Amino acid sequence: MDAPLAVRARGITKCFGDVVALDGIDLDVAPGQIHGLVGPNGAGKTTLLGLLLSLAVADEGRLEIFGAPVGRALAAPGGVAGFVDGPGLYPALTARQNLAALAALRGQAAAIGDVLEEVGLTDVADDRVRGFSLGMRQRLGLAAALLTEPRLLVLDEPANGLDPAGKKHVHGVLNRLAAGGATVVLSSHRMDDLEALCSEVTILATGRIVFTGPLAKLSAENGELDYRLRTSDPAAARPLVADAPGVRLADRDDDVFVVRALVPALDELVLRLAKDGIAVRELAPVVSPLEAAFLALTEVNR
Ligand SMILES: Nc1ncnc2c1ncn2[C@@H]1O[C@H](COP(=O)(O)OP(=O)(O)OP(=O)(O)O)[C@@H](O)[C@H]1O
Repeated sequence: MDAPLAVRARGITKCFGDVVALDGIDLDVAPGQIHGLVGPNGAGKTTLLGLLLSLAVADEGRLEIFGAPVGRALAAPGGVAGFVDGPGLYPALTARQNLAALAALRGQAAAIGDVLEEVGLTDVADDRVRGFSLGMRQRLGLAAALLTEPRLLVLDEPANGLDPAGKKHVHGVLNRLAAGGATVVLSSHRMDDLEALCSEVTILATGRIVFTGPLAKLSAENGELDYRLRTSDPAAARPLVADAPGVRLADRDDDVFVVRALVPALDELVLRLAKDGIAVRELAPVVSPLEAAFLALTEVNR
């Protein structure tokens, strides 16, 4: 028999008064995936993550984690852990004391030193959390979640407040967890983070899923993109760009063209330019495929 999905949601609806935060969500997340949730403000990301953490209960639908109804797996070793709206921490306690308090609440023996090291907080382990930056709090929240060695880690904007080195560190932690078989579901507004980290993404807009699946599928479905094209001879390149089949000149700024095309048409253009002795010095999407899809898909759902 196949292993159960890490997350299986069918027809999940959640309302707050008149506000429909989630509207019939169907979602599958396979074990060992890092799955990204993205969507405009108010799309329902935090609400969905909160349901996974059993912080709230859906009004309708069925939500299973590793084949069991949500709730059963929470806080058990090897179960579900994470946070939404920032980690809950005791500001008057040190980082180490915070983790010890959590472990005591759960009646667990925990490798506190190990998780502090894993998230890069060993040097400040005995400092009070009151003085921690947002990025340090996020890391401590991650450490608190790691204490239970969860099979499913649920994180709302985990990269919030992290500097580039901190982000790289946290990405490393999440990649190692996933490589070890754990599943991570996280939300982010940073498309570059999601592209660097996630194999699959779900795009939410006003409580509905407008895309879910592998990033590669999103790029393929997205079709034409805008690319910046800089060459060694803009004047000579211009007529070739203008006449290239399947290529539309969307804009031109001094020596940089913005062209809209599918990849095969771009390939043809690059070869044509080279044939005329014109070098391509830059050719890159103006926005990433995920960002382009996000804008296109959420625009029509606003
Ligand atoms: N406890 C609550 N009481 C009332 N309304 C709520 C509550 N929680 C969420 N909502 C509403 O549900 C909708 C979805 O909110 P949610 O926080 O899940 O969105 P989000 O995608 O996480 O947004 P953001 O990117 O701004 O964090 C919003 O309209 C929000 O105002």
